[in-house]
Amino acid sequence: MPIHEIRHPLVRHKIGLMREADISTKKFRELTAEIARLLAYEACKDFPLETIEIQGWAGPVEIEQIKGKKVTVVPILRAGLGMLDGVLDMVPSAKVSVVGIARDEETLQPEPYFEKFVGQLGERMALIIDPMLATGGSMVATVDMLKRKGCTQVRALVLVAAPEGIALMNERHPDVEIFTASIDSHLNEHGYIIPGLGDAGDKIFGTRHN
Ligand SMILES: O=P(O)(O)OC[C@H]1O[C@H](OP(=O)(O)OP(=O)(O)O)[C@H](O)[C@@H]1O
Ligand SMILES: O=c1cc[nH]c(=O)[nH]1
Ligand SMILES: [Mg+2]
Repeated sequence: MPIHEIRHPLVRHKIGLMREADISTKKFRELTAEIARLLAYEACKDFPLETIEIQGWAGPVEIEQIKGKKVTVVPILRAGLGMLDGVLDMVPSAKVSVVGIARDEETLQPEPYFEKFVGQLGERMALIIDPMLATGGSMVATVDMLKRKGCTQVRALVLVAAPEGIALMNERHPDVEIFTASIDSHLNEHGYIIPGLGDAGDKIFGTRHN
């Protein structure tokens, strides 16, 4: 499974800013959206193009356009919503499917509570978005759901990925390419990524983690 850690200086800089302990909700949201745009840019870099002719200012001109690529963006509630606007800035005609999964804080197992998929998933590339790939359980569960609905092309965009989550995805869904701003060190005893960002959902929504 290819894992793409985006080493671009803008991405390195922005993910570094997100690690500040007392970052404001506003700043965390803004940086989440900015990095989401850059990850989407990378994740779409091999989309096929076709040449068409249009009327330009000086007469007919050949231009390139993306060749009929159908995309559904799939935010994993809640935290994935923080990346949605940024990704849609880059892929404005994409449809949006939504998956709700809450990780049980004791067992760290994913607990799905909602799903709403757009039609004809077999014809679309799914771009799953979630800031954190920790144990990988939530991402694996989301890919399981998409594949059950007939989706065959899946990519995942995460701000930070832990080696443990990458390994689980590699085992369960080796066909899914992952685009991340950072592969971090490890998970702590509570399943949080170190150094990580803390609780991304709480930071985006302004709730407090106990
Ligand atoms: O890789 P995993 O071990 O499954 O953990 C990662 C998941 O945990 C977080 O969501 P959380 O369940 O806290 O829900 P939230 O987005 O509502 O805060 C995060 O946004 C991922 O979805
Ligand atoms: O580090 C982590 C792990 C799971 N969920 C988060 O929000 N952060
Ligand atoms: Mg959370």
